[in-house]
Amino acid sequence: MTVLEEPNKACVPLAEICLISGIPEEDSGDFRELFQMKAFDLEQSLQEVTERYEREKQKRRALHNSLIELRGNIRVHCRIRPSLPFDHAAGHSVSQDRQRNSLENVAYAIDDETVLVKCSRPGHAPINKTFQFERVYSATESQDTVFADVAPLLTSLLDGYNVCIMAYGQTGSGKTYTMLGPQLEENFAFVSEDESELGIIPRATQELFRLISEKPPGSYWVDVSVVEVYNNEVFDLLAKDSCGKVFGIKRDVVTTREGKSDVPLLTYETVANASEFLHLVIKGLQLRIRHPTLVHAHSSRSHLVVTLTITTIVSGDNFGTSWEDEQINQRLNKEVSCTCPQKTKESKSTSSSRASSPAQLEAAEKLKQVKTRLQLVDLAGSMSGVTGAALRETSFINRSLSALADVLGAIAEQRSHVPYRNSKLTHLLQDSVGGDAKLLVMLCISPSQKYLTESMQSLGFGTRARQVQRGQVRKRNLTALSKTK
Ligand SMILES: Nc1ncnc2c1ncn2[C@@H]1O[C@H](COP(=O)(O)OP(=O)(O)OP(=O)(O)O)[C@@H](O)[C@H]1O
Repeated sequence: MTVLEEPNKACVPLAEICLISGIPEEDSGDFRELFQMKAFDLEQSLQEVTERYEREKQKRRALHNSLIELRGNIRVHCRIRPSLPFDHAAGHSVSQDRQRNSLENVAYAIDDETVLVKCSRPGHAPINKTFQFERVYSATESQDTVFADVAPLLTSLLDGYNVCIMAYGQTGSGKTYTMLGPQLEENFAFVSEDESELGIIPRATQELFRLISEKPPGSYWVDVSVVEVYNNEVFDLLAKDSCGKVFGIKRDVVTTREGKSDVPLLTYETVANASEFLHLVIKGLQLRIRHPTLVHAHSSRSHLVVTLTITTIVSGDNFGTSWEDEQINQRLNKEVSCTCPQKTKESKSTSSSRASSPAQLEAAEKLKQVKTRLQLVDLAGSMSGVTGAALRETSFINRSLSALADVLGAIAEQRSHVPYRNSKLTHLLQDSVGGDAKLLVMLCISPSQKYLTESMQSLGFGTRARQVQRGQVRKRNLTALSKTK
């Protein structure tokens, strides 16, 4: 249907156009036909241009992604959450006028790559600032849409890349919602009835196990660890007491001889499917520190790091031809025996019991294990204006977040020393942030004027993160398995 045919459109009636243009009434039928044809042509060419634009945009995105991979850039997506009832809660000593202003929305997604922020200060002319990211989500965009952009990273994981997805933003900006889903009151169950509300962590695990189910059986297994960093201490949220009850045990972060970060004695649990994983994570999350803040009632006051380690069995024939690959193999095999002794023992005994002939024995010896890692991080929210008991907690959070910014700054400037060890958070995430992982930062932003300073800080962090070039992201060699797909 063309614009002219639409009955309720507020447009100038055709009779009036004829009158204005001096077209005799008897010719108005021809004129209508001509006009409709023209409108139809215009609509068609508009559609063609739109389609061409979309195709070009896809191409540009694909090229941009390749460039990101070549330069080892950090991908940054930005999500602006909707206004929520707690945004309207009265501030302490704020006047009604200021309160009304503070509720105004000032952060918008003007397209799917640009955030516009209206900055206004009393006595100053308002300024509009724009920020570009790989992807920008408006307040109406769903968990489905957010995950659709993240899903390709999971394919990369099984192709041999390490992947890290990290939510960054001020308190109450939607990090936990984006990573886990809406928090239900009791027991920190985030699995709501409505699956469409699930966040990146449960979805990523479902997708990972779906991808694994398409591979040859027994060629992959998944181990999980859940860690929180609270007041600059690392706690193992899957550690169990002698009765098998989980409780957070303090752990250390160390640097291995190969220069990687490691958490000795960290608990790893092997999971066979997404529901086993969720069960474990929910148990661990019940221990996570949450307190009410000035912004909302269920604020996470610790950084959460959920790690899925995917071990792949690869035939040695086609694996690791270079010296570097060989070093990685040796290290990975050593790591597997440290972190998953049970599984390693199992796989060794199975292969030796099956390998009854020299040929079989040789084949079994050629099997190697390659590990890739998916790290899912829900950072604690930065905050200002805190006093009293929460001050210590908040200053630890703020310090660890500035340590993260310092690390990115040092990598960006290619300084010889990167201060990973200035905070447990950066030490723990060293291999994902500075190493060879595909890293996606999900910036979370509150839309209202009330949080303008914090939103600008987060947007600034995201902008700096995008500029970091870490060198080409390295892939573990999984040639043999890819061939058997
Ligand atoms: N996109 C969204 N749509 C609907 N509700 C949302 C959205 N983002 C956040 N919320 C809601 O806003 C509240 C605060 O969100 P959330 O707990 O995710 O914030 P946070 O950034 O993790 O905060 P903190 O750092 O304090 O833990 C929650 O009730 C959450 O359900």
